[in-house]
Amino acid sequence: MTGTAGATATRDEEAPKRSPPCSPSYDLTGKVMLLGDSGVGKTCFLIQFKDGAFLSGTFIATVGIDFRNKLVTVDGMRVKLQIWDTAGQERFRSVTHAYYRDAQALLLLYDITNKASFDNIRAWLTEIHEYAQRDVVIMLLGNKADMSSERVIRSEDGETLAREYGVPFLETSAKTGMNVELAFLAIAK
Ligand SMILES: Nc1nc2c(ncn2[C@@H]2O[C@H](COP(=O)(O)OP(=O)(O)OP(=O)(O)O)[C@@H](O)[C@H]2O)c(=O)[nH]1
Repeated sequence: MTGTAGATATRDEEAPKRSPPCSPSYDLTGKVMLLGDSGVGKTCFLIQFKDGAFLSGTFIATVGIDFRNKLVTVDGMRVKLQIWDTAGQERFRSVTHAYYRDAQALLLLYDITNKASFDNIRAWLTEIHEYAQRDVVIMLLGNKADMSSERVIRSEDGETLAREYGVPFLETSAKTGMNVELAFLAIAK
């Protein structure tokens, strides 16, 4: 787990009048959760956003839940995003359910090369409606868009499903970084 310092302290005796003793380095905070089947690329998506890097090679499934912070600027406001990376595997579901209600935004991922991950989106949305806040912001993401030769889910299919549930949709790539920042900034708004 990593964290971004939330506040910078000023020593009172040195500058009592010039600045407050504790001035936060951000204006707002927001909790975002990454959801979707195991292997769709949630951890890579988060690492790409946080560090601008892609972890290729061995796939290490997330155990339970993990989080990272990142500061972003939206409409001139500094927003500290606390991003929760959940395990997609069924056996961790009861652990992750407990965190849904604290999330203000959810990024729901499927893998454009994996039909089952797309078919399961409806089940994910049912879980979200059961456990998350009613006004949670949801965005559907078709990840691994760089793997065009292995694509089995057309962009139009993602768009149609998103429209049916009234949520925004983007295709992304945690490998190339395509639309990764855009997705986080869109939900941070
Ligand atoms: N080509 C390509 N591969 C990706 C992309 N995103 C993830 N991968 C690969 O897909 C595999 C799974 O990625 P993870 O990020 O670990 O998947 P996850 O959704 O976090 O999986 P769980 O932790 O089990 O829920 C890894 O081998 C990644 O290298 C992408 O956008 N493009």
